[in-house]
Amino acid sequence: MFEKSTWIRLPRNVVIGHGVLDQTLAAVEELHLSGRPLVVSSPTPHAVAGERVVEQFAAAGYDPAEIVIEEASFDAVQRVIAHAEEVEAGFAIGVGGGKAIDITKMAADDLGLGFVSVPTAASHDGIVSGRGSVPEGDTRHSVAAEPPLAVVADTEILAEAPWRLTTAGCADIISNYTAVRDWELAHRLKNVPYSEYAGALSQMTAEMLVDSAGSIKKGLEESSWIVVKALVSSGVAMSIADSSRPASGAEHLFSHQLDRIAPDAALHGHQVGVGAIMTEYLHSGPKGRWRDVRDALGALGAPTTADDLGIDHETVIEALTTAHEIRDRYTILGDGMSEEAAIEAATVTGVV
Ligand SMILES: NC(=O)C1=CN([C@@H]2O[C@H](COP(=O)(O)OP(=O)(O)OC[C@H]3O[C@@H](n4cnc5c(N)ncnc54)[C@H](OP(=O)(O)O)[C@@H]3O)[C@@H](O)[C@H]2O)C=CC1
Ligand SMILES: O=C(CO)COP(=O)(O)O
Ligand SMILES: [Zn+2]
Repeated sequence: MFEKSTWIRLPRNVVIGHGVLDQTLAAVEELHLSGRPLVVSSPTPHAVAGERVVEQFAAAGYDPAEIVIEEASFDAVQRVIAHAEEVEAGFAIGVGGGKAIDITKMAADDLGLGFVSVPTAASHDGIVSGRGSVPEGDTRHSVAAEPPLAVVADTEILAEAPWRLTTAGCADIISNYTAVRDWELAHRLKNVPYSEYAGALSQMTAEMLVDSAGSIKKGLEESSWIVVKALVSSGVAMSIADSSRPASGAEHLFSHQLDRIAPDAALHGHQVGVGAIMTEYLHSGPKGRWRDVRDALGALGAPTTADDLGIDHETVIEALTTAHEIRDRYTILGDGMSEEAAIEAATVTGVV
């Protein structure tokens, strides 16, 4: 008997372009959500877009509530849940970078509320995904969360954000190459479920971004357009897989470990990019394609070395040797790298 089934949750409205922040209300009204909107943001995104979203809904008679969170943590999720209950929110709008969007989608999931994603930076591919990523103690959870019903990505706002946020988004996409390799490996070695569609989409997204590198330049709004479309596509791959596997492998474990050892040293996307150079080396050896990964990152202006990240060499080696402990996700790191092997990988690839 045939017993397979799948349930793919994708956004209904994806609105991307110049000035589309002003269409947030229209994108939401199309969804037939009811009740009071709760606008969740972090400090800078609140100033650059959150206030405008609140004004838009207030002008339409919605009585919007708002909350500003400072960090990505389970405490912050709880604060948003408590506030949403207090103000009797009917749906949640996350305005910001990965931090604010993750917190909103996790709180919305807990409360059973609709979630709308309004990215203010093209810095990460959680814009569309139904996953939340939050550190806790020695580990980092990738948890199921409410996928967005709508995404409103205003390229004018994304283009005005600091350029390094856009190069971080590019690097988060380039890391899909190694993430998919790790996923395939885990499928072959550990029988981890693998989706050909999600794997192919994730890989194709990275290829298309690299092919467009010549058009991704500081000061060009079109760059934000190209990058955010790739971030959406990568998020869709995660939704198809119902896992962050298509976009998160050993290079992400390395970055999550850096977040623990050297908090706030560098952006998520930049860390996973540097991690991908080394994990590609581990997959394909000294003559393999790690140079292609490094060159693609370099062409887009993303960091390729520990010094570029502003992280000392010892910390990089420590993160590499302990990354496998972060969570139960089989990757090329297996049950861990020796210090000598980590130094070799980081040195040959020029990361340290
Ligand atoms: N769920 C998923 O599938 C995924 C989740 N992630 C998660 O997302 C996070 C990384 O996202 P990232 O966006 O790099 O991190 P943040 O949300 O911390 O944003 C990075 C910085 O950019 C600032 N910022 C955001 N928008 C603007 C703007 N328009 N102008 C000026 N500054 C701005 C933020 O300000 P402020 O400090 O005020 O917030 C913050 O200082 C990580 O926690 C990562 O784990 C990443 C990929 C996928
Ligand atoms: O960052 C992500 C995809 O780019 C998601 O990562 P995690 O599932 O490893 O938290
Ligand atoms: Zn990522």
